[in-house]
Amino acid sequence: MFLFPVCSPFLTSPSCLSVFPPPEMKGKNPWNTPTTIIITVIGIIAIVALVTVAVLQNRHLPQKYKYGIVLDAGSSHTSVYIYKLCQIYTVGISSYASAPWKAGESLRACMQDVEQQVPKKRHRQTPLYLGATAGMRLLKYNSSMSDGVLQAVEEALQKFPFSYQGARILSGQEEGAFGWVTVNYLDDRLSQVCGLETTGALDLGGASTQISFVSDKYNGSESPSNSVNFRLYGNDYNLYTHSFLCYGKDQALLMTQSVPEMLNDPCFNPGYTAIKNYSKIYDSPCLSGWKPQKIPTHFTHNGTGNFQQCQRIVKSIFNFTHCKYSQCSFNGIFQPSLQGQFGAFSAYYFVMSFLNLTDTTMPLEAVKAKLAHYCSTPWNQIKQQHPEVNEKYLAGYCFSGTYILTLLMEGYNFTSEEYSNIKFIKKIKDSDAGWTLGYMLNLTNMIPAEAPDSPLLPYSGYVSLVTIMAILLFILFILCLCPLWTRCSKQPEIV
Ligand SMILES: Nc1ccn([C@@H]2O[C@H](COP(=O)(O)OP(=O)(O)OP(=O)(O)O)[C@@H](O)[C@H]2O)c(=O)n1
Ligand SMILES: [Ca+2]
Repeated sequence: MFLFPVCSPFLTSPSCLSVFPPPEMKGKNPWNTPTTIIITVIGIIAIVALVTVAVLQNRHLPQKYKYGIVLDAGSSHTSVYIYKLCQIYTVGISSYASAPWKAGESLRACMQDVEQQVPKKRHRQTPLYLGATAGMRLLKYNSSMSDGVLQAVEEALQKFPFSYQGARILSGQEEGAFGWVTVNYLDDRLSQVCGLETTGALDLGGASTQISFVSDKYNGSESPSNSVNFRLYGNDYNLYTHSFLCYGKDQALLMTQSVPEMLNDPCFNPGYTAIKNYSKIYDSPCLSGWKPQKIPTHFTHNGTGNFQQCQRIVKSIFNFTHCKYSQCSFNGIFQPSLQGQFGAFSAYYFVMSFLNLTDTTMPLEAVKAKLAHYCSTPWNQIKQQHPEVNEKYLAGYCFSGTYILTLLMEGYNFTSEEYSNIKFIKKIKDSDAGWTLGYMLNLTNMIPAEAPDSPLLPYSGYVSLVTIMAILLFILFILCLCPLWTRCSKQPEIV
């Protein structure tokens, strides 16, 4: 007689169970003996465990973050981010200095759209922030009107049903550092794995531009104002960051147009002509003190489309010689040697993607040749080729492309080899690259300073363990039933 002892904690005592029915059960239906009931229970547990595992593995992880709303009040526009971009296509809030209430009004339509997008039951616990950048820094620098604009914006935003957390002007250092946090958070480089190289962040706006990266050779001592220390997930990061106010592309353009002979402009396509107001140029705080004594109110701005001449004019707004540190980028600002990969976003991306120059594996000479060809293309032909593009942007792409190459190669000293370390990006994993996500993560403490206590097993470990147990149980269930099944299927022997 062949006994198939099965010893298992699941089975009732004695701990071993013969799978053949005892003699007193002979001839009776084996399916309602205690043995089969226990084994059936085991089978049910196994099946439930398997189903549980299947559900666990497929369920969406709980939203590890809530909705959050950050308004990026830039110099040229305001964007509202709720993990989707709701762009307000008007001008930056700093443009409403003379009529601050319009600044609040300019946000209303988009915020109403946001109100529809965030589930109503989540409104109260959804934090709402407004961060203003270089446009408001310039306004604050130039006048006290920035307070009136922020107040008007505050009143407008407080009318919405979200958890309003305040409107403020970010420092250039914050804007650069939070852009770096966003890029590395989205790229999973801020994880517990120490020693993972981080990605530098290059942000080009309308009124300022930021560069932020970790350099092993930089400990912050040479220029403390360029040093930001983060402790994230138990790792310490000593970040180099600098924000160049007035070196966003719009302000840089104004600075080149202040150059005296700037009536015939090699940075604009041949045939381009426009009547412009000198006050728009000299009202900018970036050109305060540059205004010549006697100038007409208007000038005719003609394009001549010459890349090499444009490069010369663009270089004239940088100071590459003055440097009191061991090494500088430009205008006497310390910059350690570049290190690692860089993500270049905002206007870097807008411009280079329009010009079809986002492929940085292209040799730099080829990039320059393509740009020179674009700059020399007649304006009428450009407009015919791009009827869908706002002429305000379209007219500026020759300048902007030339400015970006000058800023990267001559300003930040990227060599032609290091140029391929730059990636022009708009999004990372479906989230826009920019300072807003990093800002909100910081304010909502979403990135812990210390690594979260690592569970005995990672989530997947628990799933695997339960899966294995479920499968073993199921096999046990089948094995235990087999002999019974065999016996049941055979006619009982009459002995
Ligand atoms: N589709 C677009 C959108 C914007 N731009 C240009 O890109 C710059 C805007 O970049 P952005 O980062 O949005 O600037 P702001 O945040 O408004 O400026 P800042 O960060 O300096 O405050 C502006 O010159 C704008 O003309 C562009 O060329 N194409
Ligand atoms: Ca910006």
